[in-house]
Amino acid sequence: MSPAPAPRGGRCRRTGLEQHWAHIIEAIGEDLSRPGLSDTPRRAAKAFEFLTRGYQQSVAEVVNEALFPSDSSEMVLVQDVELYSLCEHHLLPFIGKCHVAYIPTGQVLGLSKVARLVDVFARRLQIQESLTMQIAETIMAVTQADGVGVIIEAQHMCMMMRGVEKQNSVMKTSAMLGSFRTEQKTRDEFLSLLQLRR
Ligand SMILES: Nc1nc2c(ncn2[C@@H]2O[C@H](COP(=O)(O)OP(=O)(O)OP(=O)(O)O)[C@@H](O)[C@H]2O)c(=O)[nH]1
Ligand SMILES: [Zn+2]
Repeated sequence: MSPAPAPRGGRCRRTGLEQHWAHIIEAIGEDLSRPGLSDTPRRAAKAFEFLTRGYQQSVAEVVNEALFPSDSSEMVLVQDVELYSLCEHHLLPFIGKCHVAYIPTGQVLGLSKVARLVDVFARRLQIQESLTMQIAETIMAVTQADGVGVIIEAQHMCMMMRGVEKQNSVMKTSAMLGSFRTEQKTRDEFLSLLQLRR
């Protein structure tokens, strides 16, 4: 379901990243010894480690058993979860919002864990379609829900800062599982709840 974790961890990973950033800075023709840049490989390595920290996380550790018994079988929607990811083609950010809904079957997931699970997968190299599906499949597996719907709306820096240079296009992707796929009324409820805020 999720991409394999990075093979290297800890100090080895950080040192490798630092060396590579130093090479990249030199390769673009910059002077690594000038004061403004001398500490940049270390900072960039630290930043990149943060931006890809999803590879170091597991779903079980993030959920931390925060599943609570509930009689409700009504839709739970967590809307407008901020999303920061990196496109796997250009290593440039894509930024937007993720909306996650599910129908519980006896247990609900701790609210913050929904947002944390979004980050587990967003903080990796991704394309938006796979990210959307990975989040949906994980929420389904963790909650044993009757159905899950995930929508991501995002803008891709690789389309804005370079390439085709379109500033206003938004990519919208959805993943509908279980009753969200089979029941029109469930999908309609999800979409109408989302539209309340528009
Ligand atoms: N489907 C999808 N495509 C993406 C995503 N992020 C980036 N891309 C696209 O990946 C494609 C890579 O195309 P290539 O022709 O190999 O690369 P490129 O020469 O840099 O392409 P341009 O961006 O058109 O300049 C581009 O069309 C990007 O817009 C994503 O999340 N989903
Ligand atoms: Zn890209």
